[in-house]
Amino acid sequence: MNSHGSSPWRLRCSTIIEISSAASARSTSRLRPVLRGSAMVPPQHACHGTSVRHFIGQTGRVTTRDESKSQHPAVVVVYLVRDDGSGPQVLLGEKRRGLGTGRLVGPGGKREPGESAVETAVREVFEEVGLRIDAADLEARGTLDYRFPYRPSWSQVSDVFVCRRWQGTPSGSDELVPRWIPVDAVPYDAMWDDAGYWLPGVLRGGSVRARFSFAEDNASVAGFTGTGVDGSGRPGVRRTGA
Ligand SMILES: Nc1[nH]c(=O)nc2c1ncn2[C@H]1C[C@H](O)[C@@H](COP(=O)(O)OP(=O)(O)OP(=O)(O)O)O1
Repeated sequence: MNSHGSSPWRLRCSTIIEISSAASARSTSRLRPVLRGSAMVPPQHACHGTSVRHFIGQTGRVTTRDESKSQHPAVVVVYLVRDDGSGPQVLLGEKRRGLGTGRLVGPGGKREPGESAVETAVREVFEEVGLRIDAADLEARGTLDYRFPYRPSWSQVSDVFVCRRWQGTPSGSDELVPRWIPVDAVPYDAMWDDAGYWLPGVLRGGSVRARFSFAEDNASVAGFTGTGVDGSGRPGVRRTGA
């Protein structure tokens, strides 16, 4: 449970989508749900891609995340969103060091011992982009579980926040070089591969609770399970706007 009182890790949808190869995952345009078991809740709007295999896990089961038992580091990510009259923009930046160096990411990072997700978000936003945010302005938008079976030390569990109010002007740091990017022009191919699956929905006002499993290349999504995943930011998928 985070400090906003949002519900903990809860897999309402137990659809598991496996992608047959990294190459096909990037190049395909439509996913076809295949039902195994008694019921499924497909990813909203259907995901896109042809060379994928879908199968259903434990349908209908509600799972609660017990943070004390997770062996993966807890991190947060914050998407600062503004609209200066020309349409919504999100603050993203190239990561300068650590996991994902060179990728376009939102400000965020690891929770320190005893720190809540919200406290980490406030601290990391200031450290990485120099903005002061109020904890009350953080909108909790769910949880992501990144699994790297071929590089377990990269696996993390991340709380996701959106924030629309802050004080200050974004500035670069030794961790991130931030810039405002129109929400409908986010270059998802410069981000972690999972972002194209769920970030468009979050930037449209939605939430995500999903687990992504990465392929042997430690870069491509091999499969996922959860809710709030529409795939509309994946390369080759038509954008429908913010
Ligand atoms: N697969 C993935 N998809 C994604 O969208 N963001 C990911 C990701 N894996 C990691 N991240 C993000 C989450 C978090 O904001 C950040 C964590 O990177 P690090 O562990 O290197 O933390 P930092 O570089 O911030 O280090 P600290 O300053 O020690 O917290 O990277």
